[in-house]
Amino acid sequence: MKEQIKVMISETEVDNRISEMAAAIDKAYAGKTVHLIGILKGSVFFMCELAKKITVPVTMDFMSVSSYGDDTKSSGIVKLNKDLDESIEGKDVIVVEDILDSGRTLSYLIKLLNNRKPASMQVITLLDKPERRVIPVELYMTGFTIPDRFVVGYGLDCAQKYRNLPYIGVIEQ
Ligand SMILES: O=P(O)(O)OC[C@H]1O[C@H](OP(=O)(O)OP(=O)(O)O)[C@H](O)[C@@H]1O
Ligand code: HPA
Ligand SMILES: [Mg+2]
Repeated sequence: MKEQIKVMISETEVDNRISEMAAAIDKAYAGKTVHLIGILKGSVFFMCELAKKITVPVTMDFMSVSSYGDDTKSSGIVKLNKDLDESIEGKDVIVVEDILDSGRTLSYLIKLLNNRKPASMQVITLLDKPERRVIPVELYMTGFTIPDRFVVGYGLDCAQKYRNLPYIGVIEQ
């Protein structure tokens, strides 16, 4: 049967919320340069939209980690596929993620990046799914708190599909 996607959060809602998040960052980081670290691949659309809406100076770098593969459940093992290109020592870092789910990915990243002596480090996610948390992670800000459903779109995939949907949706069989 063909999969249908039901909209959970519309494109307009996502866009408006990212504008609010960017405005909050502008206020909190006035006079500073924000070093955004996008976690590939899921964060790609959120990272771009957020960066375009921030008005304080921005620098950007990317890291790629994965633990879900083609599954809808975490393998439990976070694999580092690509490290940052630049040092983060002394920088005001914001880690930009699409979703905080079990917390495995972000707790792994926070430990790794904190050892590299940034001046400050905060974590923001577009989505937070607190019901599935295994490891606690402290967020600076999140876009939306969502129920325990496997979501796709706006960068999030199911077996690499649906990342390009301009909204957050759930798959219905
Ligand atoms: O809190 P967690 O349970 O760790 O889940 C969140 C992580 O899982 C997804 O990445 P995935 O491993 O699917 O890689 P991808 O971004 O390339 O899709 C998502 O993009 C987050 O990075
Ligand atoms: O709900 C989800 N959807 C897609 N990827 C994910 N990675 C963790 N949770 C999710
Ligand atoms: Mg994925």
